[in-house]
Amino acid sequence: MSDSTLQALGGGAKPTAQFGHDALVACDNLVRIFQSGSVEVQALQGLDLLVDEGEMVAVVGASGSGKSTLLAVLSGMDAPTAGRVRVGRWDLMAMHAKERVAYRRQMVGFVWQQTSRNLLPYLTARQNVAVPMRGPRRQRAARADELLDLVGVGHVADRQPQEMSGGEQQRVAIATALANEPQLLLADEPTGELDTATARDVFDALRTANRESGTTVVVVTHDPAVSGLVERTVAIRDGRTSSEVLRRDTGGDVTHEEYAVMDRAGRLQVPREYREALAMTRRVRLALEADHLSVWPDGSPR
Ligand SMILES: Nc1ncnc2c1ncn2[C@@H]1O[C@H](COP(=O)(O)OP(=O)(O)OP(=O)(O)O)[C@@H](O)[C@H]1O
Repeated sequence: MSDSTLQALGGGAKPTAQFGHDALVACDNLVRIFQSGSVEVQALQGLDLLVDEGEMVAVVGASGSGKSTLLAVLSGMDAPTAGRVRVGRWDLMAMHAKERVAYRRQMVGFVWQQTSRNLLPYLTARQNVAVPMRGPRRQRAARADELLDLVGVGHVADRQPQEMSGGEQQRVAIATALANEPQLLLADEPTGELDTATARDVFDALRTANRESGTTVVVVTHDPAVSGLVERTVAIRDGRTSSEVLRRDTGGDVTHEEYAVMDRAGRLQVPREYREALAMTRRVRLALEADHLSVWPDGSPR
């Protein structure tokens, strides 16, 4: 009986800390509506997402699900229509133009899908990486070389982008994005234009950036194999986070577990195949057990 279980569990409302107060990235009920002509498109429809400092998270989802919109918001390039979004000490809803520039210079680094968009074509890799840095030229060049080595492309330091492969360009782009020591590195389909083997090198470079420099990484991808490469994969469906896959490595034994995501109002999306298998439609019966909830289709015997 649920009520007695609730009492046994010491139920009732307990005070909760502010949503995501200890996370580096906290998106709370984010809404982004685009108006094109007379048509309204809801790209984000109440999206919740928390990312802890030092995490590497992959964001996957079908085309049009809202991934790029989320990244544009996190990068400070776009402002949401409603909701709350905080990255570190920055409240992205309340930022003015000047703060937005400071946020983008100090807090985030960005890698785009189009290799040509990430690097200046007339500069060498070393010069590209040094552009966002401050300090004496020689010091900047030395630091640029360190970053190029970190992501495994020290050998292209003196080459211009057109003299590098697509994968090398993307790894130089990662080094460039790390140049101002951002706390958060955002990458939007960084492997979209690459073949599988080269894509793996670029992912490895992102992982190295995450592990070696402690940079928090959020990477958007279409690649379904990605959940095997990162600890947490968040799936977005229709502008909301719908499920998460956690990868756990226990002494060489790797497991993947899929979780449904519950929003702050307690709503959770039951996968369509589960609903169809049990003919669950509009109404379900819930019961609280000592360590889980049970959900039955309407009309099933108690
Ligand atoms: N500037 C805009 N004006 C109007 N609609 C937009 C705009 N930007 C995005 N949208 C719409 O918002 C929805 C989400 O787009 P978004 O680019 O975030 O999806 P996505 O998951 O990144 O897709 P893809 O994987 O194809 O890049 C789509 O329906 C898209 O058409």
